[in-house]
Amino acid sequence: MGRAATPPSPSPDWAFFLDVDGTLLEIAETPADVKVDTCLLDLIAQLYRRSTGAVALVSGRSLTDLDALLGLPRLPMAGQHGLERRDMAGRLWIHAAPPAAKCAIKEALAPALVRHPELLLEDKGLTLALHYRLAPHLAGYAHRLMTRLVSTTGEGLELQRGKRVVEVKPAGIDKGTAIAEYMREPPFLGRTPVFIGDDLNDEHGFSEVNRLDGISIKVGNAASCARFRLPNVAAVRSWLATAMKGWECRT
Ligand SMILES: O=P(O)(O)OC[C@H]1O[C@H](O[C@H]2O[C@H](CO)[C@@H](O)[C@H](O)[C@H]2O)[C@H](O)[C@@H](O)[C@@H]1O
Repeated sequence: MGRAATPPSPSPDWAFFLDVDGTLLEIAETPADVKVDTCLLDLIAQLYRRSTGAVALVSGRSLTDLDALLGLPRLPMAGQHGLERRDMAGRLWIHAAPPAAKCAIKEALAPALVRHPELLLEDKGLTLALHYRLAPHLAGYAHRLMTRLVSTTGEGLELQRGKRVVEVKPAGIDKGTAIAEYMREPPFLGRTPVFIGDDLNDEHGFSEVNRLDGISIKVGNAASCARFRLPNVAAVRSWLATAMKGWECRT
């Protein structure tokens, strides 16, 4: 991998797309263990105000989960890798998916969860995530199991790998499609998109932002098609906060 390029300082006329876990929030042992601090909520609120609303979270979590976690019911957010999306007017857009295959996979997973109680199944509504962070030695097992279930039972579904997680989701919709949808609507329309993410599911978002000649930023040093890098969550927050200080006289 070449030397990581530091992103240019952000501008208030960009469109800000932000991943959540591993980008704005530190990774925790389980999805419910993440800690949301008031500094983060202030940062998002400030960015939203100063960019005149051009901020959206683009996450693998469900919108219900994000709302419970962050308590920002008016903020545009795409959940479940773009399958559900709240726009700037608060309207909800869902990519409908037949529930039968997902239900069949959930049922088929039940014996494995009994045999390995350290595995955690997160049913997000349209997607299913099998977490093995509490049992990393089960990584191979979890991936083989989900691969087999998708190929035998999961018509119209695909696998999405992530940090100590393997998910099944309806095929063809991802964070890239969510960003493309936002970019066709105000207040995002016509702006330079920036997308910051840390995980494999963010690669679709990076590709879309690269296609639009925007700013794609990978958090961490794993392989990525993103054009820029920031080392960690603290660096993401500081990159945004420092830039906003410089915007003070402009807003
Ligand atoms: O797209 P994101 O907002 O980054 O969401 C990706 C997944 O995040 C969550 O799982 C990850 O974070 C957990 C908490 O730090 C961690 O325990 C887990 O190992 C990670 O994979 C969330 O639970 C998933 O639904 C998201 O898809």
